[in-house]
Amino acid sequence: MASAAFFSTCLLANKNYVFLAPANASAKGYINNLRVPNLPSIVLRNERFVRLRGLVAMGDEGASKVSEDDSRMKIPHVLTVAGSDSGAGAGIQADLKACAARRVYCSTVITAVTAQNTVGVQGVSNVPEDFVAEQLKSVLSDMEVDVVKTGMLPSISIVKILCNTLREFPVQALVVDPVMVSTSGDVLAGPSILSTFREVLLPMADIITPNLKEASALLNGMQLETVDDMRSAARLLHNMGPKNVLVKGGDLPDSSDAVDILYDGLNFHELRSPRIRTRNTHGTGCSLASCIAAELAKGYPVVSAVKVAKRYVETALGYSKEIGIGNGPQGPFDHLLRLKSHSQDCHRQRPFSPSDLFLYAVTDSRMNKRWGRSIADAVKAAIDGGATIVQLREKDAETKDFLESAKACLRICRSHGVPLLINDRVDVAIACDADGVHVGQSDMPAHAARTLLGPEKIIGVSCKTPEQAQQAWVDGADYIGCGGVYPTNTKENNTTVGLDGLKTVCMASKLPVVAIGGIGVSNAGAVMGLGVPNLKGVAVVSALFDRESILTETKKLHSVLLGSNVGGT
Ligand SMILES: Nc1ncnc2c1ncn2[C@@H]1O[C@H](COP(=O)(O)OP(=O)(O)O)[C@@H](O)[C@H]1O
Ligand SMILES: Cc1ncc(COP(=O)(O)O)c(N)n1
Ligand SMILES: [Mg+2]
Repeated sequence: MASAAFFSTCLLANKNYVFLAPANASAKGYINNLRVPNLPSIVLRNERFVRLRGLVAMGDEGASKVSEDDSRMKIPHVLTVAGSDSGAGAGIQADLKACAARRVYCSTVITAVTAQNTVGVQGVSNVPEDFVAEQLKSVLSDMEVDVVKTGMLPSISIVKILCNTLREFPVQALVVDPVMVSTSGDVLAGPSILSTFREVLLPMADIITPNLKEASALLNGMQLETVDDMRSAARLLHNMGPKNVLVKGGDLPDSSDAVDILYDGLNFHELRSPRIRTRNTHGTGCSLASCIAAELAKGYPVVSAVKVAKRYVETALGYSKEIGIGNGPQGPFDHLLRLKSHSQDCHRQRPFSPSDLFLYAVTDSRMNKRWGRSIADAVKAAIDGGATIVQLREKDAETKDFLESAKACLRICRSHGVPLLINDRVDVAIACDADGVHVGQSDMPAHAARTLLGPEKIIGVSCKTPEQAQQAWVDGADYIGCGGVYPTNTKENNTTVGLDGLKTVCMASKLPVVAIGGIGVSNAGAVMGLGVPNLKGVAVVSALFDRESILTETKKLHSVLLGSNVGGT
């Protein structure tokens, strides 16, 4: 068993970590046998040492943890060693975006800066070798890199520096994308690099990902025109030392599928996906390799990593089919699947203002059914009558129907500049790109909804107490709904807070408040008459939607509210 003295000596090196060297079986066994509650992950690195995080004091009494290190969470980390693409479709920029999309941290060592766009590469400036070495050391000596991914390596010395540095700072896996020529035909690493690739870099790689041209160049110009040729190439490249070879067939002629061949020295995997018809394929290779690295960093085996990466590229290409960036033949794609909604919508979501809560219309599917109206017709009438915000509260609709209705309502709301919120169903709100959600105390917590929806969406929370109002604020909500103010049939078993309860919550709330529950034309004046500054309006269900004419009732309520000095101003 390891002694207390042994650990103490190790602690001198770094007070946040314990280094045990060498990591032989007994050291591993010792760690596994330690009974430390909530022991953070133990990272095994090569065979050289075991890094054990969170443990500090070792003694005869046992082990205790360092408090400052307790909260640290290991994040999967890819280091990309590649060239910068000013057009940001390939290279370092693609790697950063692909890793972000795959939820992995990505650090960068830049080997060259290219002046590049969708037409081609207009210029290349290599980063001085010493400075590539300096970047490598900066990252690897400090950060816990799991996987290194290489792209453009423009000189023999840079390849050698990289390989030597990796011997000094070993990582879990090395992914090599042997970039040589851009899709536009411009040279990024000349043929003189080939022998260094073959002799020094490839033998260290866990996986290499050449495209057809690169595979051919590494194999002295071998012709690659069929899937069988790709298999032969994969086998020959495997003989050069990498543990796995992925020959990519994005440029395979006359193929209706995008076919890649993965070979691990024993088995071939033929990976096929539909070929997406698009000009936006600039950077597919870089993104594929980065995604493979990201999945390996998470701990997945090579075959799963490659399958996920291929599916990722396929999805991103499909999503980005028609986006138009640049005027050249090869455009970039949208790695994060987020660019389209903004540019396509003629009526964008506008920022939330507390005054939107003035006349808040909440739909109810049963009432609409009773009066034989569609949700969209009901919403249109409420907006025409003066509703300033709409919430769809469809408790018993089928999801598919609900989504279709929500899309129809969103079109109406957007064209009138009225925000549309979805009650409870964050998934439906995301699917139709609604303006936000309203959640109750037993629905998804506001902080979780915020994470899913992003910073610009509106989140409202139902609150009955000052404590709940405080929590809503902490959770990142935009407003609270307080009630029921009066008894109502819309919500069963709902306790009433009354005007006093409403006032108490309003006084305590840091967020604007809308009052809800049994409010209509007859009592809206009394509610707003409370005169508390952050009470901004009333939310109404039956008084609008359980009536013959939604338009007439909304107009009436609107004029009552106008006469009641809303917001205490
Ligand atoms: N039009 C496309 N549709 C679907 N997948 C594609 C398409 N073009 C390339 N791919 C895929 O993108 C990845 C990168 O391949 P490729 O374009 O051949 O590499 P590179 O960008 O290095 O030339 C591969 O998995 C390939 O199958
Ligand atoms: C800096 C840099 N690195 C790599 C590529 C290859 O990408 P692609 O083959 O998709 O053009 C590139 N064009 N630029
Ligand atoms: Mg490509």
